[in-house]
Amino acid sequence: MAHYDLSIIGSGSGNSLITPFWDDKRVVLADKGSGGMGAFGGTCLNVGCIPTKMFVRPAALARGPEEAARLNVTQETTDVDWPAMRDRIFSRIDSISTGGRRYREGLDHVDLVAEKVTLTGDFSQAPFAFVAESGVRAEADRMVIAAGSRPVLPQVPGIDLPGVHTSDTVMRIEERPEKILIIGGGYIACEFAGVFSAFGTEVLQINRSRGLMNALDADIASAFSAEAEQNWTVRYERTVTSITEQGQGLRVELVTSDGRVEDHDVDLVLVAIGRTPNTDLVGAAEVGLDVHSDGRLAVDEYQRVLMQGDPVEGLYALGDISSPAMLKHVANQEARVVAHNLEHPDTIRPSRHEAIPAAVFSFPEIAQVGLTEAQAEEAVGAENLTTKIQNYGDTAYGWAMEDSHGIFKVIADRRSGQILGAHVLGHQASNLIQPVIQAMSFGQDAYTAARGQYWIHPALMEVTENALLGLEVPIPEDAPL
Ligand SMILES: Cc1cc2nc3c(=O)[nH]c(=O)nc-3n(C[C@H](O)[C@H](O)[C@H](O)COP(=O)(O)OP(=O)(O)OC[C@H]3O[C@@H](n4cnc5c(N)ncnc54)[C@H](O)[C@@H]3O)c2cc1C
Ligand SMILES: NC(=O)c1ccc[n+]([C@@H]2O[C@H](COP(=O)([O-])OP(=O)(O)OC[C@H]3O[C@@H](n4cnc5c(N)ncnc54)[C@H](O)[C@@H]3O)[C@@H](O)[C@H]2O)c1
Repeated sequence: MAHYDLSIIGSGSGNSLITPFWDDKRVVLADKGSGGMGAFGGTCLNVGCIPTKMFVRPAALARGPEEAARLNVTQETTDVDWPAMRDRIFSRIDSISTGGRRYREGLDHVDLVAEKVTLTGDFSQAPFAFVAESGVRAEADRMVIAAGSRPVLPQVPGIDLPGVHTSDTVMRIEERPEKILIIGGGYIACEFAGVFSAFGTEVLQINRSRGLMNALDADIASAFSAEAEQNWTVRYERTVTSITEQGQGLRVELVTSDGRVEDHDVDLVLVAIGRTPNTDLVGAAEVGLDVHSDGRLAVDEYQRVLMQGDPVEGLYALGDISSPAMLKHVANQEARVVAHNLEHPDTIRPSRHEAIPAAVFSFPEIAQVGLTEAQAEEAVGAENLTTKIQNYGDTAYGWAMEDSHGIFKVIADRRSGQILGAHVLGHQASNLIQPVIQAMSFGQDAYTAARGQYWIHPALMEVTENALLGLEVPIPEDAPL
């Protein structure tokens, strides 16, 4: 069996661990490949954040005429050239993925194993071994499990029909569908509903529960659901029971929560009902590693993998396989921590999981950081909270946009001015929220964050400033004016 200094499973965020520190050491990197193409480089690059957002931008342009009409400009979207758009997006992505793989293959000190691998042997101490499907075995003094997550599929008849897609395959389809049924009410379902509806596809989105994006702050979830219901067809409290071929398309049978059965004929079905960590694919439980009830590999704050509650020296995990937040910026931060801890075993550092922001690039866009109002009530008591909802439409740039739906909600502890959370729905939400993420990360109180800096007038960012200024928080005596 080949012996290495470092073994990494997963070429997504795991790929960034191969720093110059390892130049004079031996590294093995295993990856079975992402999506239908078996691509190198993980989810974000090949089938996740990056290609989805490359579709979100043209979708925003396709919606241009709606906004233009509000502002007395007549525009028309005359064509959306799906094949050309798809090829432009993936020619860029595929060349980065291929280039990344070739670069790794060209390094003398790195061996690539382009196969599914499974953990094997004793994992209570180094060396840690894996075995590939071909039988290739490798062991290493240190190992990082960065094997990510995969889409969950409902176990219904017809789920394996060619017209049924997940985010892994839907972005590479030949033609834009005329009619699509999207199952799920979370991030992926809402982002694709926003994209396909903008391109003129008839979208029917179904969710098992009532409302969309239900994990978010209740004000944002209900405002988003109301907007989505205006922009495409949304049906709640429905579950898929079967999918069958019908002519060139698919017939989807649904059952409602009160037992009624519905049939819908569509060209394509997109399943987006959550993602599960790949702990089972690597066989983590089989070698005795701790796995949470939701399937995540258990790690401590230093990203060390746990076995019977104790960290295993030299064995780390990061990203979707172990993280409470399946987000690329979180996986990247954890990868920086693991890289440091591998290189400096005597001064290991913890991961930072406070003030984790997220955005949903749907229509409208959503961004959030910190606690929802319900969580904040639970944490400090409703009587200690102050909340402000700032309408975009009540700021100068909001007037310029004739905006009628944008809201910026911020929640703070009224005793200290500590910001507890922010929740934004509307144009550029993912950018407008950043000053609040910064204030929370650096421990700035709401008033200082608002008044301690200039805000360019009359930029849209005044929404953020006004939200912070609307909180009832103490104003320090020497506060900036
Ligand atoms: C459609 C979509 C859109 C998204 N958009 C965003 C976004 O806008 N912003 C954001 O922050 N996050 C987004 N995410 C989430 C983000 O992509 C993930 O959180 C992130 O990519 C996880 O990185 P990772 O390194 O943990 O795993 P991955 O990048 O998935 O890497 C894991 C790798 O391990 C390989 N692997 C798994 N099991 C084995 C095995 N047994 N043997 C060998 N190889 C194996 C896989 O093939 C994969 O290449 C999105 C996700 C999806 C699906
Ligand atoms: N912009 C981003 O940051 C971004 C984008 C995409 C994905 N992601 C990450 O990927 C994760 C997975 O995304 P996702 O959208 O698949 O999951 P999700 O957890 O966000 O949403 C799953 C949705 O499916 C619904 N659902 C579950 N089972 C169902 C069933 N049987 N029938 C109908 N509906 C059902 C749930 O009610 C929920 O609305 C996200 O949680 C997020 O961490 C992030």
